[in-house]
Amino acid sequence: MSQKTTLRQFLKANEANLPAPLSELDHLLHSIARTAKTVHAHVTRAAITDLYGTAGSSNIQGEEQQKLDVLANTLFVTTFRESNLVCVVGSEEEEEIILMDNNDAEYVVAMDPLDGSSNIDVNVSIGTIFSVFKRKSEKGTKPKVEDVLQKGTEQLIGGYVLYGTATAFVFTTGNGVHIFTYDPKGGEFLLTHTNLEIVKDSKTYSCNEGGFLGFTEGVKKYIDFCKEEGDYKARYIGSLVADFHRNMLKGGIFIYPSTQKTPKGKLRLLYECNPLAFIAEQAGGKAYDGRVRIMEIEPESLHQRTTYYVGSANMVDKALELIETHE
Ligand SMILES: O=P(O)(O)OC[C@H]1O[C@](O)(COP(=O)(O)O)[C@@H](O)[C@@H]1O
Ligand SMILES: [Mg+2]
Ligand SMILES: [Mg+2]
Repeated sequence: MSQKTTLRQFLKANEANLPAPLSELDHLLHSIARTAKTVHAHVTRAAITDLYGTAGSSNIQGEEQQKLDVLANTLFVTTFRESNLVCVVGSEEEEEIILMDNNDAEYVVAMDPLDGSSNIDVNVSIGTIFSVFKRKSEKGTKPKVEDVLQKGTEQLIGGYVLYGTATAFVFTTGNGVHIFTYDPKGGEFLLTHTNLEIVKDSKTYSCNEGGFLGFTEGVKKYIDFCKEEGDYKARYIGSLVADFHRNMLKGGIFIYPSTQKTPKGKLRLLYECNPLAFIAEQAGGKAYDGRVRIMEIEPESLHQRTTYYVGSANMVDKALELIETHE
């Protein structure tokens, strides 16, 4: 077995391409990787340690928080606070921005601490999704919500962790997409895929068709198109990070459109759609809200939702074409 590259070695070797000082990004990414190992440990033992089930509280989205939602949120917030690099965090699990008590810090994080919450108790892949920005407000002053409300094009890092059959740490700093797989034996994340490219075309579509009757005309046409082609496969895990990861590796399109229940879409722009859009684009894919490039959307609120069409470029183009024609 060839010697695999560690995260530290990879960052050092790519120092020239990093959007910020190596020492800072190395520290930040290792802090996220270390916390991902802790979440991995909790996830794999959750049935044993009574970490399945609800926490008895709801988040701003009105969703019942799972125990692991709350635990992952606490672990990552603590990590960012202790990193002394992050001044403010926006989290799915907290209504307001979370100040890190370090106004001299320069980085901003938006995160979905635990993605795929409905799959926690049934042992199906779940994840963590995050974006890293540079603050907009002046160093030394109290950060503001505007520091988190930044367009996807402003991201320094877009990343996720997938807690699946293996635990994978996937990110881009604007210089390709790279996957580090966790080796429980050595305790390290090791480079297993570099400069990932998503195929332009594929035959896999991923969408919760349970809401089909409430879909708009163009979306219905695209789903029908996939079915009429005859050899397309429908794949839907119900964890965004897992559906996205599969499509990144095998090609495909993930769609979360407007539905009667979620007229503006369900997924959150800042800490679900933007980080994955950055990764998709860096791998040669596309990410739109049905009309506008996701990373061009000007955020207005911390938990704003958007419709989402992401994945293989030609498949996203086809969906956009049918939406434009029929809506
Ligand atoms: O159950 P639905 O409506 O298909 O929604 C599933 C989607 O909701 C999510 O679970 C929302 O994310 P959270 O679990 O972080 O709230 C996505 O992971 C997934 O793609
Ligand atoms: Mg989520
Ligand atoms: Mg979540």
